[in-house]
Amino acid sequence: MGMQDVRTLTPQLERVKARVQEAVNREIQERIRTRYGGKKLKYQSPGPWTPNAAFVNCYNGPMENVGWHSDQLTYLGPRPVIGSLSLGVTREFRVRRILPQDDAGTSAEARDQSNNNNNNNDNSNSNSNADLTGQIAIHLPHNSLLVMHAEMQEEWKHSIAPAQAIDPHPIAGSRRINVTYRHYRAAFHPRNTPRCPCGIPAVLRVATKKRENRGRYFWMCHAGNVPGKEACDFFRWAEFDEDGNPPGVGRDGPTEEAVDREGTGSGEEDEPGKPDEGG
Ligand SMILES: O=C(O)CCC(=O)C(=O)O
Ligand SMILES: [Fe+2]
Repeated sequence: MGMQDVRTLTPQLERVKARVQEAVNREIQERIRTRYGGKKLKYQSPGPWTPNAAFVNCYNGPMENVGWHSDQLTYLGPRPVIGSLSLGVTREFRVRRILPQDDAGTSAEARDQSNNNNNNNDNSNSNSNADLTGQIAIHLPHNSLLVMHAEMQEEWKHSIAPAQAIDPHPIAGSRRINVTYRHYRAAFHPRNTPRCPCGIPAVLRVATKKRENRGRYFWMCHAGNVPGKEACDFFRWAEFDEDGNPPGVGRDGPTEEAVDREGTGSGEEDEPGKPDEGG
């Protein structure tokens, strides 16, 4: 998957966007009420979710798949919500919790403890749905909407597994099309985010490995993910306010138009080799 082909939303995708937006906002409110104890997560964007970009993937046949990953936070900011529409052939979406290294081999209870800052009770519930490897499989039929809530990209990984066999769809044949609606935050446009000495915008990540740093955000050199570029050792902890904005971004901060005018550009990373999280 790359970002070579960036276009404006078609009129049809605009119409669909309005419906996805309505449904996702309803789900966010429901989740805040029933899972987050009545209040949004720390760093989650306040107010209605308003997608301004969509990624489209086509899985042309049962073998095409996407490996385990989390979607990059770099342009979305912390705690992003993503609305994911499925069309055509039903495929299996798998999710699993990111297991912190220093918790490996400890009890599920200890892991739950480490995720308590969310106030949610997902941990034990979802574990009961998981198989022995901790994976949860969700079937995504034609015309279904999957909501990846605010904790998803930072505490879980997801994948689309290759399929042994599929039921052909009357229109799509053996294909599945996935449209993920996302909100690119103006404050996270590359012109507003740290640049490392090697000259390209840094990527935003969250620490998951060391217990003492878990949940902290940091910027690091992106060159390691760019073919032919050598990574430098740029690293900087990131601080955000309650709503997930970097310091200095308020009402006078970058506008939404700033994001809409320019290509967004992103990439996914597949189990990236992550250097030590900066002590
Ligand atoms: O096809 C899907 O449902 C998920 C695709 C995905 O994970 C992505 O585009 O980042
Ligand atoms: Fe993804």
